[in-house]
Amino acid sequence: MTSPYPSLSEAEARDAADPLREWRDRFVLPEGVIYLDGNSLGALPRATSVLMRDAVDRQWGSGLIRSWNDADWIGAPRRIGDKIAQLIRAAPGEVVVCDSVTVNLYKLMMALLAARPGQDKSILTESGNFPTDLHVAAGVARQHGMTLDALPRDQIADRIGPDTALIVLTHVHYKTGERFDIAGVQALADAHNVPLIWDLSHSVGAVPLDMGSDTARFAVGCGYKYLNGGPGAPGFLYVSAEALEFLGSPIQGWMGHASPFAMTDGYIPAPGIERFLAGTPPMLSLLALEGGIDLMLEADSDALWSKSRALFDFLTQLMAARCPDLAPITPERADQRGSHASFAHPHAWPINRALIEAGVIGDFRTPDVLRLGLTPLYLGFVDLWQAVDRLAAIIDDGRWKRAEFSTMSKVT
Ligand SMILES: Cc1ncc(COP(=O)(O)O)c(C=O)c1O
Ligand SMILES: Nc1c(O)cccc1C(=O)C[C@H](N)C(=O)O
Repeated sequence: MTSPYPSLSEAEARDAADPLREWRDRFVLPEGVIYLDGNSLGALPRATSVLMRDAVDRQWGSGLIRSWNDADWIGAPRRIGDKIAQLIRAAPGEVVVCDSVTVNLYKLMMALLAARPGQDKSILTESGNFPTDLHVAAGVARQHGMTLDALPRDQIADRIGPDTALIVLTHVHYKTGERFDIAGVQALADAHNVPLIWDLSHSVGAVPLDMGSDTARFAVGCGYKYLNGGPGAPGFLYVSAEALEFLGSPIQGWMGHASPFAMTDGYIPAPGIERFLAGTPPMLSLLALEGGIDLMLEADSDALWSKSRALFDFLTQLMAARCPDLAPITPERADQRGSHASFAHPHAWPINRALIEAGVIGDFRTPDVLRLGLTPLYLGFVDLWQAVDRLAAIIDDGRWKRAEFSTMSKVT
């Protein structure tokens, strides 16, 4: 009788046939750990360790202030932005790397509302969106005397109307992994002439993106997840070239000035996307991010997405057979989801703690979600097979009920 789910030897065969299998060696992965949380904090590329030593010892240590010119530190936000532009299929000069996703969201929302003062009354977003998106939107709405309409995703399309001032949506949902159809929602927003900001935090480096053909004009995104940019890596901000001329940053910092080193009293915004810079860029973090992005640019993006899909199918098949108590909540259809798979269980918290103790790092999202990130560059089929094997053992032997696994930690 054939087994209803793939065997370990099948997993080994899939790894052996994987065109991306060599990539794993380009990351530092701790011995004995299966890492399924690259959607929260990407792994460390080996090249980044080398790069960082150079950045610290040579560029900072020996170059000192000269490195702003000699190592082109000053050009880094735009240079790295242009590299991200390639990943999201935007044009050079449409992306800049700076600040956090949160701050970039704020800058873009404020810029867009300043560009269309009027009687619009509400900002539209999805209820259950990532908290920072909701918090920033609520704050911006309050500052403008507007309301925040946070609605379930199936009600968003119908709500867009003449009183909508701005829409903010996260492309791939951080918890469920559900994915919006950018082109479709963008067309609706355009039909009502409402600006729409996409949060690409769980999309960039994870799913195919094409800002140009989807006619998306505004986006923000994260550097420390699938781009492997390191903890707290700067985020990015995208504004399409034709929209840029109408927008100014609400934070008129000197780095966004047309000539920062002219040191003038008056503020003149930089002609390009650099106008969204505020203060001095965190150079070490930018350089670490550049290491991660260079790696992504070198990888074949079609192969990446094709492997992500294969990993997802493999994982969900194994989970259905071996851990049926964990209910899948991520859409099965590849074009409707990102690169993580989430499962609901009333005891997801202690189960995830027990799983981490067993050497498999996934994460928990309140109230009942076990989230497993699929990062094709450094994850294989055997990893998933073993992860599910350990998870099944944890459920079967009831180990997760031990008191130690119920303790909440500060960061989840
Ligand atoms: C969708 C989404 N937006 C924003 C953020 C937060 O970004 P930051 O902490 O860099 O501001 C995250 C994750 O941290 C996220 O998942
Ligand atoms: N940004 C994080 C952090 O500073 C600590 C722990 C986790 C994070 C995250 O990125 C959370 C993540 N955006 C999520 O999708 O849940």
